[in-house]
Amino acid sequence: MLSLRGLRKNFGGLAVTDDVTLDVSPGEIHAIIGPNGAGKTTLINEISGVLPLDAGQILFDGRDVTRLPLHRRARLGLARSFQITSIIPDFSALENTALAVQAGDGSSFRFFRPTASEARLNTAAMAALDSVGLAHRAATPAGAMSHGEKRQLELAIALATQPRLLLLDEPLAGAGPEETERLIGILRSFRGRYTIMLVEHDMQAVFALADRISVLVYGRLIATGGPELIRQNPEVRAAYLGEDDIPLSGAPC
Ligand SMILES: Nc1ncnc2c1ncn2[C@@H]1O[C@H](COP(=O)(O)OP(=O)(O)OP(=O)(O)O)[C@@H](O)[C@H]1O
Repeated sequence: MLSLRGLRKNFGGLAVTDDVTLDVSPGEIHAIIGPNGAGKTTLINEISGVLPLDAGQILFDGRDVTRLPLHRRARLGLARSFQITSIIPDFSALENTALAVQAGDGSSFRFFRPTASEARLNTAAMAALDSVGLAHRAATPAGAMSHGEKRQLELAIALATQPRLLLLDEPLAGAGPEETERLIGILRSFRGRYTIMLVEHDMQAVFALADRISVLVYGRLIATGGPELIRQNPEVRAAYLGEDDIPLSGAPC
């Protein structure tokens, strides 16, 4: 589904992406982990088209997208989750999601739309809200939602564009324990339906969710594999030494 070939990016003299080569298979949940400043967000930015590469190639479904701008990649189904800041607080959950459906259609925003087209947008938006367990909150203004619900809404907005690959940058950030559990359940329900690449600091969640994990350290990929393989990899453990982050045994959540 996604092939990264020798990606390189320097900021000043610093290599923040250092010859990263990686394949993401259709339907898998692939987590990128690594200590602070390892280059995880930079990598997501390169894949989504926010940041140009210094060298390397990105293939999406066999097609070279390396030089395509963000919106062209999004049109092909390579979607990056929107941040909470892009949610319009006075708009309902349904309206926020319908806007994303419309953007995914390639049609421009219009305040006055024919009723039939509005019904179609709303049906697609409701389906996305339903996928993240928010159908019952469709009419609620986004600004009145809890932090966890906003995170769910972010996912619905990303799904509304009918992505084939979802790039999620810290989808659990700021969520409390109960919210985290709910979000993990939602992401787990996506398994097999969507291909997901996610950056996440919550190691318990990563080890519970991911089919495969890639570990970045100083911009270099030091390991890729299933949770058990990563848990036991001495280089990975050394990279996390003192941080106590890698769960020692099977993840409980
Ligand atoms: N626009 C930029 N200009 C210069 N340096 C940058 C820029 N963006 C990121 N960096 C540097 O690149 C390195 C990688 O940053 P990045 O945010 O990708 O790491 P990260 O693994 O996502 O970190 P964290 O886990 O703390 O979110 C860091 O040293 C950071 O300071």
